[in-house]
Amino acid sequence: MTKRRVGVLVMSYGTPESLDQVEAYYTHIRRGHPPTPEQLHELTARYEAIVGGFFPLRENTNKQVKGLEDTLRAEHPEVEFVCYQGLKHAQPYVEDGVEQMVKDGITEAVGVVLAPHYSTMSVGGYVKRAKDKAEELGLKMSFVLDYHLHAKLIDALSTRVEKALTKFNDAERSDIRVIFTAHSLPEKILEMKDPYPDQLLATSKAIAERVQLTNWQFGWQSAGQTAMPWLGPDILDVLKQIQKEEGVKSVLLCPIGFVSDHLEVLYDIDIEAQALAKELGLHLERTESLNTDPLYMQTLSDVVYTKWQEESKQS
Ligand SMILES: CC1=C(CCC(=O)O)c2cc3nc(cc4[nH]c(cc5[nH]c(cc1n2)c(C)c5CCC(=O)O)c(CCC(=O)O)c4C)C(CCC(=O)O)=C3C
Ligand SMILES: [Fe+2]
Repeated sequence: MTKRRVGVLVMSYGTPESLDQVEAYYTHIRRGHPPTPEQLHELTARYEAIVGGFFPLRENTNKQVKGLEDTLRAEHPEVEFVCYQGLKHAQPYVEDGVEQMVKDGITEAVGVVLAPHYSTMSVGGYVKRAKDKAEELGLKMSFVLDYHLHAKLIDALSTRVEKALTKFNDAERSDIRVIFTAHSLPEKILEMKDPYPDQLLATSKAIAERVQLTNWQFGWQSAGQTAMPWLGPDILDVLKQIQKEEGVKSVLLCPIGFVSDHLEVLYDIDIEAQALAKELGLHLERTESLNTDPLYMQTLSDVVYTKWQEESKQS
């Protein structure tokens, strides 16, 4: 008997593959409007600061996709899962991934995003683009929308928090403020009753319960520089406020909205927030990114397989 072949479209925001691709990438993010020279310089400088000419970011995503395919095949040898990438702002685009599946003769597929929390502006956008292309090409496709409370995800994140807490010395350990963070979004998502903020709080609470944290809060990071208001408080303001008004001296940042070492982690936290912490005399640490943690790979494998089974039963 031949194995059933199932396509898996693994979607993510996308990151340039080299410094000379930053302009095209930024232009795509800005819906075809090229950035001003200042904006381009600013973004390029952030990438330069973390990579120093070598670009590991796309490799992180490639490894996650390979890790998911290996995990799916190991856990479900009766099915031949084949993973494809679909990126929001870089090649291969979401539509390219769908097209490649169809070219390869795939007739059923599941889509999943490398971001655990659903927002109409992030995951919703990826899913819409994939759905439109799949419908156009007649590919049967279903989608995982979120997995922010999956037991293995909480397990992986809690372990990281526990590990990072050991970086503080005994005197500090009695009073460490843990701040869970995620990418800010324009405030207008609140009017749309977007589940993003609640899902992020739910993940934070689940980890806090597991690790028995009492001293924690949530903060937004990496907000865009636009005229419209973005969700706050921003973690940079939080750091200033808790140092000045609450006398906090030790902080652990846990970026639950990012599943691998992205610009927002390696620059916005490790360089920008770290510089501010130094200025404020704070001891700041952050949790390690999930990257290819087997527990994260199993989380993705689980949600993809479950979605595929649900879909198979209905038809
Ligand atoms: C919710 C959310 C996530 C998390 C969920 C998810 O992962 O989807 C996320 C992830 C990411 N965002 C990334 C990069 C960027 N995002 C930008 C701009 C924007 N992000 C937005 C939202 C999000 N972004 C929004 C509403 C904008 C405004 C323009 C727009 O509507 O799109 C800009 C422009 C300059 C700037 O504003 O800094 C850059 C360079 C990278 C890759 C970095 C790397 O290379 O490692 C990753 C993983
Ligand atoms: Fe972004």
